[in-house]
Amino acid sequence: MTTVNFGNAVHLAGRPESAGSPAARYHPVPSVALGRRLWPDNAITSAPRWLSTDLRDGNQSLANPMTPDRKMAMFDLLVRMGYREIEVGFPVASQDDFAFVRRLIEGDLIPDDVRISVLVQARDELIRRTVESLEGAPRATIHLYNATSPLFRRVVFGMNRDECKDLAVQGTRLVMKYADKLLGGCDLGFEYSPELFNDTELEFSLEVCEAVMDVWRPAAGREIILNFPTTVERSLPNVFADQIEWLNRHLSRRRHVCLSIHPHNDRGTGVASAEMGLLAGAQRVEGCLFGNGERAGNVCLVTLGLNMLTHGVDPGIDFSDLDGVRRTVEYCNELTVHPRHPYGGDLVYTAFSGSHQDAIKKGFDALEHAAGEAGIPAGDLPWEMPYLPLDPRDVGRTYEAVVRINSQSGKGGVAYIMSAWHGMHLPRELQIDFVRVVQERADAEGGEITADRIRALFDREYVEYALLPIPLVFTGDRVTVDLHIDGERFDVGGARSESMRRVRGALARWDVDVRAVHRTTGAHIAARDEDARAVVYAECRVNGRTIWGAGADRDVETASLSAVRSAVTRARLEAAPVTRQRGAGGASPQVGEAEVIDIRAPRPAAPGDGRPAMAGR
Ligand SMILES: CC(=O)SCCNC(=O)CCNC(=O)[C@H](O)C(C)(C)COP(=O)(O)OP(=O)(O)OC[C@H]1O[C@@H](n2cnc3c(N)ncnc32)[C@H](O)[C@@H]1OP(=O)(O)O
Ligand SMILES: CC(C)C(=O)C(=O)O
Repeated sequence: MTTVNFGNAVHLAGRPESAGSPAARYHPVPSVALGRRLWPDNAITSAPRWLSTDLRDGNQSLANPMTPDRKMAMFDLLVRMGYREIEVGFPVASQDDFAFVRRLIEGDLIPDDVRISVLVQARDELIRRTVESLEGAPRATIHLYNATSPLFRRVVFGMNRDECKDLAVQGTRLVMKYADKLLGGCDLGFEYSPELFNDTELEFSLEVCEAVMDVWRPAAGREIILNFPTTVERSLPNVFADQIEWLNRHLSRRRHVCLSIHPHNDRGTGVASAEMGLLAGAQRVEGCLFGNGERAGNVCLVTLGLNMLTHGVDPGIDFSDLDGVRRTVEYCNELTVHPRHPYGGDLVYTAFSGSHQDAIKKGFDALEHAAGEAGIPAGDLPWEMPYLPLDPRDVGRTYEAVVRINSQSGKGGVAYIMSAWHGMHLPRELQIDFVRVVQERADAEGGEITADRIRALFDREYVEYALLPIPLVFTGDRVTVDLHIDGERFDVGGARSESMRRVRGALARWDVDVRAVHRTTGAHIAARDEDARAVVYAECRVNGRTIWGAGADRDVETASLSAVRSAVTRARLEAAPVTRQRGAGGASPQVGEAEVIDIRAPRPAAPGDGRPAMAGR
């Protein structure tokens, strides 16, 4: 073995120098003399057999073990998701555990393709009672365990190797004896786990398993599950993989053995251990949904399954309503799932930061474009999306939350919100203009700005000017433009269809250049007024500055004129003061009335010029 040494030893403050680092008190798990290891060159190409131990290892680790109702909800969920091997409890642990197994059997609640299993220690009375719990079951597995590691042999059991092996052997005999007596007609499976396998001498684990197999006598149609737990995860995952490959090479009767693994997560590498264990020859994985379980948990079945899915391997488990799964798991365990939990956490499909949002927005645009070109739904195309390893829709999420806005966000994110939530595709220059408004707000307030709030900011900034006293008035299918610019009055009336051209021409005379009119059309536009089918963004050059306005309407012409009107009004308000020339007191015009404004004349500083109050602007 080649060792890697980065030479970064440090002295920890607070410890006497003579004590050195606490690292001196620990030692790594010895590496395995494997020769040429094969697992690094392997790939996972199909799903293993899964066993959920939520109702056993998961349940035994809870402060409040599941009530019968919570157990039932978990069982139903596991069945619905497609788990076919379910460890339903430790029947001798409590009356509740025993009763739950009885309820499943007597209530005929176990689907034909589901096999329940129960765990028991290698103790006579406990085995008898455990077997009793299964009476009447059409099929079931008894799972026997005893600790085999040197520490446990010495400290917990006070046994030598032979005594330890004998415990496993006697336990297996007792399972067979009581099953013969009580479980006639049951298709009985048997599983044995050398607990603390990862800390047990490899050849001793093998010796115990061989002795157990000598008793059970696996053969065609009589499999044995040998399950190898990292009861307390202590090694790097590659060391665990070496251990599994070593066993895979050395176990006898290999065809009749289902080589199973049961990783825990004490080092935070439970998933890596499981995956490398599979590369090394494991055929079955035991774990819990969202990684519940003793201490730092059992390996997370959700992460493992979806890791496979995102490699193009069908896990054989239904994750299509992952939020529903999470809610049930949270209810059953009375524990919340961390918002950063892979695949299932609240925040794992969400980007707050600008460059991530920009890339995601471009990714969605590219996907839509490719779908349009190919003439197929975007959901049928390969998923290639910056920063999102999984299509949120594949686990029942929507695209709405993939971007959320705060002070870390940029134009791409704001544009995404406007398009995904409100169906409005802002032109790039308008994105740049608008993000300043949003950023000012985010800086002023801190925290997140919701999609609705962003829309309100947009309307207030670019659309609501159209509601102010205006220079353009629409009456029926005619338009009237009534502007005073540089003291000259321009008035045009005409057909609506001609209006944009006429307005452009009119405004150009006064150095208002309507440069471009961009539009978003389509039934999906979630404009404020539900009837709106078009949103138009007008880019105008006024007094040497680019000013944007927007308008929404059922009718594109009307929306376009509204957009120009907003832009001109904004220009008036932002760059050049106003001279009101209409009605005493400057009252708002009625529908159909034209207001006369001069976009170049000086604007009085007094409040009440018609601009809506905008806190914080
Ligand atoms: C890694 C795992 O997750 S293993 C599963 C662990 N799960 C549980 O323990 C939950 C259910 N357990 C229980 O409810 C209880 O421990 C019971 C009912 C099984 C036993 O309770 P008690 O009889 O009071 O025993 P308790 O658990 O305190 O003592 C353990 C005894 O069993 C022995 N023991 C522990 N594990 C095993 C085993 N696998 N096989 C045989 N004996 C064992 C211990 O050496 C100890 O023996 P001692 O009393 O001679 O020192
Ligand atoms: C009983 C065994 C499989 C166990 O739960 C463990 O070792 O973690």
